[in-house]
Amino acid sequence: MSTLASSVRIIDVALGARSYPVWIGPGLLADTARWRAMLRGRHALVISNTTVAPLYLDRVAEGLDGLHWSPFLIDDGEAHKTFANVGRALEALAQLGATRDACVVALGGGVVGDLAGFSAACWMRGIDFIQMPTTLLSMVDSSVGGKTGVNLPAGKNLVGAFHQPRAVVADIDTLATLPDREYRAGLAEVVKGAAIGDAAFFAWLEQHAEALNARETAPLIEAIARKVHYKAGVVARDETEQGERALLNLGHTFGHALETAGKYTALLHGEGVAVGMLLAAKLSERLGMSEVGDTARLHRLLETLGLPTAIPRGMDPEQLLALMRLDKKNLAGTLRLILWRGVGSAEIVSGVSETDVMAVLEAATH
Ligand SMILES: NC(=O)c1ccc[n+]([C@@H]2O[C@H](COP(=O)([O-])OP(=O)(O)OC[C@H]3O[C@@H](n4cnc5c(N)ncnc54)[C@H](O)[C@@H]3O)[C@@H](O)[C@H]2O)c1
Ligand SMILES: O=C(O)C(=O)C[C@@H](O)[C@H](O)[C@H](O)COP(=O)(O)O
Ligand SMILES: [Zn+2]
Repeated sequence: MSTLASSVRIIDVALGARSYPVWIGPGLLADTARWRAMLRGRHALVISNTTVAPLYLDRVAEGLDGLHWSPFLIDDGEAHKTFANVGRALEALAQLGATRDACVVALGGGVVGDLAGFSAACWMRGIDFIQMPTTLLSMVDSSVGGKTGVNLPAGKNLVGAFHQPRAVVADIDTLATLPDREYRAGLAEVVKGAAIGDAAFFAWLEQHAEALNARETAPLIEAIARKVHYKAGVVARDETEQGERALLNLGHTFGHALETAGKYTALLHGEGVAVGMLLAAKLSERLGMSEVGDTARLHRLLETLGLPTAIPRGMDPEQLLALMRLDKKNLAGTLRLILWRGVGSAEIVSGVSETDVMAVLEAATH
């Protein structure tokens, strides 16, 4: 599934006629011949934000030379992953005169990628898009698998569509400008993949944590490629989350509630996932599904990687539980959570008791 072509790792997301490559390596944005071949028509809308565009839009612009294209920039931050901005992106496509063979290019982190992908899914009922992730989190997670969408004030990702990209261009050179906190948030989604389904990878992360903290290139590429390879396999087996794919949500029912309660500013998505995974581990332990030792290993790894492990001060457990009731995995009005069987194994559990969830939230709140 993964090959080495010069210094670029290529992982295929195997979805039949809609299969696509994830290219991971240095210099990929400037390697315009590679990704330009994925554009079918004459129109392109590059969706980015006010932080990323000044850094990297030039490199993309070179590859679009001769096409009819324009940039569309949103303000920076999770609070801007909104319906209103999708509406504006669709207006920009209209202004461009984009036909059905147009392509949306998502240049940025997961916020840009989710919003751009959803805009592409909506325009004329679905046009091509290419992911150009520029954060670690978007390279290892959000650019792969075709989950697109936006937030509502009521909760995270409540509106969206499955819409796969044509290609993912993960240029690791862009990580040079990524702030430390954002980099660490990306590592949380790497840990998640290992915690759910790859015990050997989890042990590898424990051994290479300091190298990853130092952003050493070879271990970093290895970590990105292993996580993408794992996720690509899950997506190929269960594209629209009928079963196994829900495991990728470990820590997210708690995490999304924490993000929303913090008004999308207290915690980054990856930070919410880090705290959420630990809460899920504690709940699993309480339900007799996992061992104290596994929770301790997870806690230690997250701490070593500089990630938060506690609920931010002042959050209300009742409010968090109310937000968890709106999670998309829930069925028939009962909580359906991803719980942990220990390092390398997770399970979807229906009908989780709110009393147990509340006990874990209260124990972790101060
Ligand atoms: N679709 C999925 O499967 C999926 C998976 C995981 C997360 N998500 C979503 O992704 C979002 C989080 O993504 P994220 O962590 O990338 O956050 P983000 O998109 O907000 O980017 C993080 C910050 O880094 C900045 N930035 C991006 N690239 C940069 C660079 N190269 N140099 C300097 N600054 C840069 C951004 O402007 C932003 O301030 C959330 O909305 C989450 O729900 C989606
Ligand atoms: O790709 C998936 O499937 C995931 O669940 C990946 C998650 O890391 C990601 O945060 C995703 O956006 C969550 O999706 P949601 O369905 O819980 O909104
Ligand atoms: Zn996530």
